[in-house]
Amino acid sequence: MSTRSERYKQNPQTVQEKRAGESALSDFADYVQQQQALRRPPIAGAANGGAKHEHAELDILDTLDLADDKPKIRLRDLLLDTSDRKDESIRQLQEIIVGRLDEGHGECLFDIGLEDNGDSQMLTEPEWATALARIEGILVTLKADLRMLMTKNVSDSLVDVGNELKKEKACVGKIIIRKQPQVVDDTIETRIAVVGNVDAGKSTLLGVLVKGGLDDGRGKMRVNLFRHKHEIESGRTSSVGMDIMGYDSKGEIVMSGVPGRKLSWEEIGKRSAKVISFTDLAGHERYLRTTVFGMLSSEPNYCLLMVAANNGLIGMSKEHLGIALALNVPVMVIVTKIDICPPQILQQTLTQLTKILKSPGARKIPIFIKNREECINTATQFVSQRICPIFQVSNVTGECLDLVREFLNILPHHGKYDIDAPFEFHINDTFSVPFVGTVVSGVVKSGVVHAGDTVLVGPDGLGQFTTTTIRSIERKRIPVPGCSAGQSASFALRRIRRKDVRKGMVVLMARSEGDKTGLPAPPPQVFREFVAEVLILSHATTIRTKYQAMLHVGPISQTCAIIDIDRDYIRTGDRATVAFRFVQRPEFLAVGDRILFREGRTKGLGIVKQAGYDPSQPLNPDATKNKAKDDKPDEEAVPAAVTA
Ligand SMILES: Nc1nc2c(ncn2[C@@H]2O[C@H](COP(=O)(O)OP(=O)(O)OP(=O)(O)O)[C@@H](O)[C@H]2O)c(=O)[nH]1
Repeated sequence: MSTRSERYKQNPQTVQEKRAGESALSDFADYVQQQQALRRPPIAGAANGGAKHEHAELDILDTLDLADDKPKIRLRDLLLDTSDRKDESIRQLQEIIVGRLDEGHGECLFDIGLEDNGDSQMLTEPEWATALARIEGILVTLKADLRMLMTKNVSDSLVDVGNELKKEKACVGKIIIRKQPQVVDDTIETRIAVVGNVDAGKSTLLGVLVKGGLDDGRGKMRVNLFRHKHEIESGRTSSVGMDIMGYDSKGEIVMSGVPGRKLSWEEIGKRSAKVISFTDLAGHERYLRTTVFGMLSSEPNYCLLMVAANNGLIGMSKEHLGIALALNVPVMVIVTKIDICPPQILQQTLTQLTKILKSPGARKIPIFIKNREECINTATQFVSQRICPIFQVSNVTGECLDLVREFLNILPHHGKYDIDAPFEFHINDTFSVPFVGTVVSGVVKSGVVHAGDTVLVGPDGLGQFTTTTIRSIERKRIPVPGCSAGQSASFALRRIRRKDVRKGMVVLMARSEGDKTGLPAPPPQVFREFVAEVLILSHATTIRTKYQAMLHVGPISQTCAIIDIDRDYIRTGDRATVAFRFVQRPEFLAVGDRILFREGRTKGLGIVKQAGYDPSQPLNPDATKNKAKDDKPDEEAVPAAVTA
């Protein structure tokens, strides 16, 4: 369809990890330790564990492709060539930039003055100017722009970061190149889930980022994100709030609070080449289910954990961090309220954060970002999930907020989506819009869809799908002709009532592409039962069959009962194969989906291994012998009520 989809097709890195779930399960082994570490107060003696991590930075090197044996082209030659082969050099340079832009989904970083292997090009100032002018010329042809992020030894530059590291006087600079979006579909979309304990300053920071301006310390900026009257009155988020900000192709911020007037989402989307959409989640324990739903259903590319400097990592923030780690989403931390926090308390908070992040469970490399150079270097390396950047900001004085803004600008697009797979869209919210009808919003998991396509929506209570047509599609409130994997969108559906759609349903293509038979396609398969490999993170006693818990799979939240386990019972830290049954209705799920289940303090996570379950092949054949005994009600295993 669009150039963006073609780019996705060209880029082998965007091909979705096979949903077999094998690789994802590899994190499980660490998970118990991680959860235990999160629950434990930091121990002074943990320094031994830290020794292992002193060399953790080296692991990043593993991700570099050092075995590339192609003949190396020297970038310096391409940048400065004035011989009669000049045109060929420019063409080669253009090819390199196009390749990088495709890889980066429309944006890329480029070092002027450094070869790909990090060797200095020893550019003098006139050579630097020639190289920069050559790149600018190429960008005009490519309809792209650049933003100078930092320079060293360039005398007329405003972004010079000094020459502490390099002793020689060579000119060096880092630029970010971004394509000008030709159609809205070209906009880069990065979704960030914002979590943290109650009063950590989540809504306030988002208000400050998307509106501009500063907070007064008494809740001035947070009201923008609130959806309900009771939230404004209590100052407490209880729902899943959304807001967006953008960056244009030159890296300038596009936010709603421009002086004089307010930009709508539509205007932000149209003016931006990259849009960051934030999901503001509730910090209070009472709304944990909504927060878990928000984290799973919004398919975040990154998770932003907010910590109030004066409180540290308390309460729900550890739960949130644990879920982000379980979902394998890269985490960044923002410590707020540094204006009102005494230095020794701030230090305690930072020490606690470092210990928890470095603990064997989380296995992160915390990087404190204090200046522009650290900010740019960390943002460029953030493709490695091991890195965890930490900012210390004040929403009242505005300290370090410019670093957060620059970081978000450079943040690489993260996520693997397959646009060649069959179309699959997960509904995470439903609306009834006057004069439009039923609208569903969510994220395209795979494939491509266009307005006018005939689709199936379901499953309903009986596992049936309804055939309907997509009347129109909007992305960030901008009408678009179609959308593809990885993008969030909303569809107006024909001939369907709002009460017939719900969160957790899927939208699928009614007929597979290229099907010319004209015969109705077989209905999509839904499952009431499934088998998953699970890890119990915490449970007071033992879990046996008939145990019930709230189960989350993407936007699906439904009570599930355990109907079979590969052993008699499971306890905290156990890894087991378990068969589940949805209590209310069958759901659409696939092998490889990540599940999370909770009931009171019990938590477990897992990966779907098999859709459907065959009772004639029990997971634990020995258990049938003890069936009579198991059939007796077990108070320990069956909770009185499943907490929602
Ligand atoms: N002094 C100071 N106050 C802040 C800062 N950030 C937020 N606040 C204040 O902290 C209070 C709580 O902020 P919120 O943004 O509502 O916190 P939250 O994390 O969104 O809380 P929930 O929505 O209930 O989860 C408000 O009164 C803010 O004005 C800061 O950097 N400095």
